[in-house]
Amino acid sequence: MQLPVEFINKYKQLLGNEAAEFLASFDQPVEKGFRINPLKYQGQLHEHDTAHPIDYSQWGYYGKVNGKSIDHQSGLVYSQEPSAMLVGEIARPKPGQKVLDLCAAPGGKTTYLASFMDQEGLLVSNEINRGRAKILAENVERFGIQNAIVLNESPDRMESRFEKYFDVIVVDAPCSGEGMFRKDPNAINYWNIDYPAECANRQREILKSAMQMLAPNGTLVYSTCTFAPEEDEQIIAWLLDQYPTLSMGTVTKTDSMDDGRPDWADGNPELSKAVRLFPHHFRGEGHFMAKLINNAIDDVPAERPVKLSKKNKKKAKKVPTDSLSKAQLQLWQDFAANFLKNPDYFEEKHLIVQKDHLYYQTIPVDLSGLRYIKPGLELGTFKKNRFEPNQSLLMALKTTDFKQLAPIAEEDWSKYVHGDVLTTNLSYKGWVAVAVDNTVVGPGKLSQGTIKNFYPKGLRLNF
Ligand SMILES: C[S@@+](CC[C@H](N)C(=O)[O-])C[C@H]1O[C@@H](n2cnc3c(N)ncnc32)[C@H](O)[C@@H]1O
Repeated sequence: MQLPVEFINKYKQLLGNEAAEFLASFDQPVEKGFRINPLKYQGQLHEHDTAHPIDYSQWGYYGKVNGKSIDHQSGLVYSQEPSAMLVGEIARPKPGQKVLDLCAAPGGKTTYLASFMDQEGLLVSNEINRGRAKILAENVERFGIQNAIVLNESPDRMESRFEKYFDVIVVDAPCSGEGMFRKDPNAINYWNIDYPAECANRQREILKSAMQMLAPNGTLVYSTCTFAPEEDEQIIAWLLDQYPTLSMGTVTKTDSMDDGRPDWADGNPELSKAVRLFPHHFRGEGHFMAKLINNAIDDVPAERPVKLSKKNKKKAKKVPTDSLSKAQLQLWQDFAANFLKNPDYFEEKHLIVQKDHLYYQTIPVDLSGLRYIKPGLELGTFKKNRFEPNQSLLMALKTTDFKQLAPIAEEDWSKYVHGDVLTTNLSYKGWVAVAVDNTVVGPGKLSQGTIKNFYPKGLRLNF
C-alpha cells in the first residue's frame, strides 16, 4: 500500500523501532468479524461459522457476513470489524439505563449497546448526516431493538434537551481514519499532515456537547479508528484538563492490546489506562478508546424541557406528538389481540402517534424541536379503518411472541424476500409473522392458503 511520506515519517518518529512492523501491517489482509444478536439468537445460525470466537467480545466471531443471507437480513448477525467491538464491551450499559450513542451511523456500536440493554431503558442513537441516519435506522430495525430512538441532530442542538441526562455516552468520533486505510484505501486521499489536528477541533466540539449531557456518575466512552495522538491521547488529556470531575476508568486488556501513551500527550500517567489497538499486535484494523467516569455531584434534575434558541426554533421541524384517538386505540388493541400472545406488552401509556404511524417509547421522551428518523419502535400504520404492522414490530419480537405464525421452509425465504406470494396449508386468517426456523423474517397476510407478501419494498432482494 502506498502510504503518504509524511505519514510514514510521523510514525517512524513516534514508534521508533516498532515503526517498520506497524507500517508493514498495512499490506496485510483486512480482518473481518461479525456478532451474534442476543436479542434474537435462539441457538441457530443458517450460514455463518462460529468456529472462531473473539476472546474479548462475548458475541463476536472472526469471519465475513454474507449480506444476502437469512442471518443478515433477519438481524441474527451484524458485521463489525473486530477492533470496533471492544468499544461496546467497554461501555457495557445495564438494562434500564439511559444511553446515548452520539455519532452512531451505521450502527455498529448502537447494536452492541442494545445487546447489553435487553430492550430495557432508553438508547438514543444519533447521527448528524441524514443519509447515514436512515441507514442507522434500518440497522436498528433489522437488529430488532425496541428501546431505541434514532435522531438526526448536531450534538449541540441536543444539549439543552438532554442536560445531565445520560448514564452512558459513547462518542465514536469522526476522525482521520488511519485505521481504515486497509479497508478503504480511498481514506488515504483525505489524509494530510494537518488533518488530525482539524479532526481534533471537531472532536472537542462534540465532546463539549457530550459533557453537557452526561449524568453525575455517568460513563463516557471515547473512541476513534485512527492512530493519531492529536485525536487520541491529546483529546483525553484535554478532557481531563477541562473537566476536573472526570477520571479515567480501568479497562481490562488482553496481551494484544496496548496501553495509551502518556508521552504522546501531556505525560499524565492516567492516559495509559486508555487502549490502543495496533494492527501489528492485534487482529483488527486499529482503534483507540478511553473510558471516563463523571464524579460530579448530582445537583440538577435529570430531565429538562427543550429550550431552543431563536435560530434553532426556526430550523426545527414541527413535530406533532399526538396521543392515540379512541378509534386508533381500538384498532391497535384489536390487532394486538389477534396477532400477539401478550397484547398488553406495548403499554398504552408508552404509545405515540405521528402522522398515522404508531410508535412505542420505552421511556417517554419529548422530541419536539429535534430532528429524528424514528421516535421509537414503529409498531405500524393506521390506514382508514385498519392497522397495518410495520417490519420493525416483526423484527423486534421472537417467534414465541406471536399468536399467528407462518413458518416457511428455508428454500422459500428467497421467494419471500423477493416479494413473491407464498402458498401454505395454515388455516388462520389475517396478519401472520413469517418465520424461518426460529427466526421471524417479516409480515404477511394470510387468506385461503396464500400468504400475501408484506416484506417492505425497499428491503426486497433479487438473487
Ligand atoms: C466513526 S463514524 C461512527 C461509526 C458508528 N459509531 C458505528 O459503530 O457504526 C463517525 C460518525 O460521526 C458522524 N459525524 C460527522 N461529523 C459529526 C459531528 N460534527 N457531530 C456528530 N457526528 C458527526 C459521521 O457522519 C459518522 O457517521
